[in-house]
Parts: sequence; structure tokens; C-alpha cells
Amino acid sequence: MKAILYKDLLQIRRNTGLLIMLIVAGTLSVLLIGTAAIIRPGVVLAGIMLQATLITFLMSVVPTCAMELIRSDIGNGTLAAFKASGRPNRQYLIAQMIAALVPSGTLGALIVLVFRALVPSLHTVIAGEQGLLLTVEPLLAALILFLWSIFFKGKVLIMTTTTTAQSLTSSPTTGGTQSSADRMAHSPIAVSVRDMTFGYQKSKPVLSHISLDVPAGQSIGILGYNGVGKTTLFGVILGLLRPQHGDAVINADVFPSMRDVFQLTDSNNLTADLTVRENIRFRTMLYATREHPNPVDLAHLEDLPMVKAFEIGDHLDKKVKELSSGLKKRAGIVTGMLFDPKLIMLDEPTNAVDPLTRQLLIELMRQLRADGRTIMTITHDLDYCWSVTDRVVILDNKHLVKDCMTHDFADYQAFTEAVTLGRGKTDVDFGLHAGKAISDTTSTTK
Ligand SMILES: Nc1ncnc2c1ncn2[C@@H]1O[C@H](COP(=O)(O)OP(=O)(O)OP(=O)(O)O)[C@@H](O)[C@H]1O
Repeated sequence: MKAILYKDLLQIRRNTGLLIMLIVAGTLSVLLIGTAAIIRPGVVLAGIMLQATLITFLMSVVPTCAMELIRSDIGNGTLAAFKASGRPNRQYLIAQMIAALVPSGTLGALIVLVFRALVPSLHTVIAGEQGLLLTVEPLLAALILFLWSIFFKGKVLIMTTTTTAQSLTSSPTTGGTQSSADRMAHSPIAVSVRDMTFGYQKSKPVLSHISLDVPAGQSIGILGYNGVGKTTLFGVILGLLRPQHGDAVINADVFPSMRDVFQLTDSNNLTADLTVRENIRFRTMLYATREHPNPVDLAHLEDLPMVKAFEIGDHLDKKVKELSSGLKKRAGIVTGMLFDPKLIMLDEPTNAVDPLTRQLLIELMRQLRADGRTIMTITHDLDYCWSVTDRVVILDNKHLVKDCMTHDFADYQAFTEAVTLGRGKTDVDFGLHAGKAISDTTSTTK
């Protein structure tokens, strides 16, 4: 809760849009108070003006703040991180409620006091029953709007689903070299997807009847063309999306806490308005337990091997939104890896990184794989996949169409042919000749 409030506070402070809105709402309130103080209205008009002031302030600020914070938390992976911290979901909602309602409630009370002091006709009214109605009504309305905004962004509530404790037996592995198969044969299932169907709209499934068991210690690549549903599959496994049919679980016998799970999303799980250091601090607060109050040594971040290896020491105090895409990716990987995850779920980790960082990432994954971590990687980078995975599955047209062991392939070429489903395109007509023909005609005319 402390972590969420810390993040919310920094986020509001650095969100220009929200600050402008607060200033506009504040100015309108001051104008209304000022007018009331000058014209000294009667009880009825003064009551209306007081309510108008409270409504202007509370109703615009509370839902907007709540929506903005929750929206960005969904987008930047904060919710995934929160879920991964293993804390009860109600803590998130309570923290957001405190962040939205306590400051606005306090300011609301202040507005009432100022009104009372400046408008004599309200003295007796505010002290009485009517006064309670006058002041509590807008606060109640703000609370209802706050709840509505959470329901409107209903994904937050879906956090209460899936990832459940289940004892699962060993996984069927298809093919593979003897050594890989042996290594996995007796491993418990780390992630299990059973006959799972999901669509963003009920009538249009993105994934249909997917079944996939990932044994602990396996490094698996999830491939498929753009838009086939790879990221969606991660969302379902992590419990951020609710399947329409079947289920997807992370085995709690293997990963007793969701703290063991690290997911690298498109947004690299970083809050854009915060610096890299603040993001790490936020995650440290989120992951702190009584036994381990400081899971990461914040005082010596620069000296940590992971920070040094990915060379982000010089960028720790820059806001994430000011970093290049590659640096964001590096910061996201470091932020997640500092907490020593056992299940690593990466969504296009080599996207946008330079060749040296890519090589570094491959080396890191090799070491983690040798260390027995379970790694699931969504990638279009076949060379990376060839280097660090034991197994690849391919999604196509809503289904899981291929499931094979990397070392079953004689060489890289055979691997690429198989995983592109034989759809490699050469000799494609891009209409360039037509363009040339036009330019030829033009030059002839000249
Ligand atoms: N929030 C959303 N609401 C509605 N449709 C969505 C949403 N997110 C994704 N989709 C759709 O679901 C389908 C699968 O998207 P997803 O991002 O899972 O694909 P992907 O395989 O990860 O693609 P890529 O390789 O381009 O990253 C796409 O058609 C996409 O347009």
C-alpha cells in the first residue's frame, strides 16, 4: 500500500495534465468562494454555491485522478508487478481509494470551512443537519464516481482471477533430444494452459482451445505472426485477462509466490513518469516482506552486477519516458531481474536493443536456463530463439499449430523453415516496377 501511494504521489506530481486540471478546478473553486464572499448571498444561494464549488472540485478531481492512475497502471505493467508481489488485490484498491479520496476529502472540508468563515448566512446551516447533507452529498457522489471509474476499468477487478495453487504432474514433451527430454521428464509443470479460449469480444476469439504445459526449468519460445495472440496468451496466464473457456495457471507448488514471476511487457513494466531509480524503489517497496525488508540494496544500486552488466548506472536518475526504447528495455530487464525471479516471461526482449545488449541478453538467458529457471519468451527473433530455447510453440489462426523441441532440428535453416510455417516470402511484387514505369515515362516526356 505504501508502495502504491508512493508511486501515485510521484505520478500525480509529474503528470502535467492532472496538475493543469487541479489548477483549473482549484481556480474555479476560489472564484466561487470569492464571489460568495463579495455578494454575501442568502442561505439558498449560498448553499447552491457551496455545492457547486464542492462538485467542481471533487467530481472532476477524484474520478479523473483515479482513472488516470489506474489506466496508467494497467498500461505500464504496475498491476502485473503488484500481482507479482503476491499482495492481496484489495490493498491496491484501498491505496487508490486513499490516493483519490483522502486529499480531496480534506480539501472539500477546507472549502466548507472557508465558506463558513466568509459567508455569514451559512454559519448556522453548516452546523446543522442540512449542512451535513450539503457537504457529505458531493463526497458520496465522488465516491460513487470513483467506484464507477474502477468498474469502468474493470480489468483491475479481474486481478482476482486465475493464478491458483495447483499440484500438477509432469508435462508431456513432444520430441526433443534425449538429454532435454530427460531433463524435463520428471519436472513438475510450471505453467499449464488447458483448453483455453479467449477473445476481447465474446463472439471473436483471439485464441481458441489452446493447451500447453510448460515443465519447470524449460525455456520455451512462443512464436507466431503479428496479431496471433502471443501477448494475449501471457495476459491470460498472468491472470490479467479472464479466459472464456478452460483455464491457465501458474503452478503454486513450483512458484509459491507470484514474486517468483517476472513479466517483461511492451512497456517494460516501468512507470513512464518516474525515474528508473524510483521505479526500482517502488518495486522494492512492493516486494518487501518482514523477513526481507530490503530485497534490493537501494543505497548502492550503481554497484549491483545486473545494473553494471546492462550499463544503466548513468541513467538511473532519468525519467523512463526520457530514455530511448533500447534503454527502456534494458532498464525494464534490470528492474525485473534484480528480484531474482524463477519464472521469467519476456515479451519481445530483443526488440529495439542494440546488438551488444542483445548478445548480453542471450548470455543472461543462457545462464538462467542453465540455472534451471523457467523461461517463456515471445519473440520474432529466430536466432535468439535458436540460441536460448529448449522448445518452441507456434500460434497461428487462433490455434497452437506447432510444438517442437529446438534440438530436433538438424540446423538453423531447418529450424527457421519450420517455425515460419514455410511461408518465407521472396520475389514479392511491391508495385515498385509500376513506380519505375511512371518515373521512366516522366523522364521520357521531359
Ligand atoms: N485490448 C485489446 N482490445 C481488443 N483487441 C485487442 C486488444 N489487445 C489486442 N487485441 C487484438 O488481439 C489480437 C492479438 O493481439 P496480441 O497483442 O496478443 O498479438 P501478438 O501475437 O502479441 O502480436 P505482435 O506479434 O504484433 O505483438 C490482435 O488482433 C489485436 O488487435
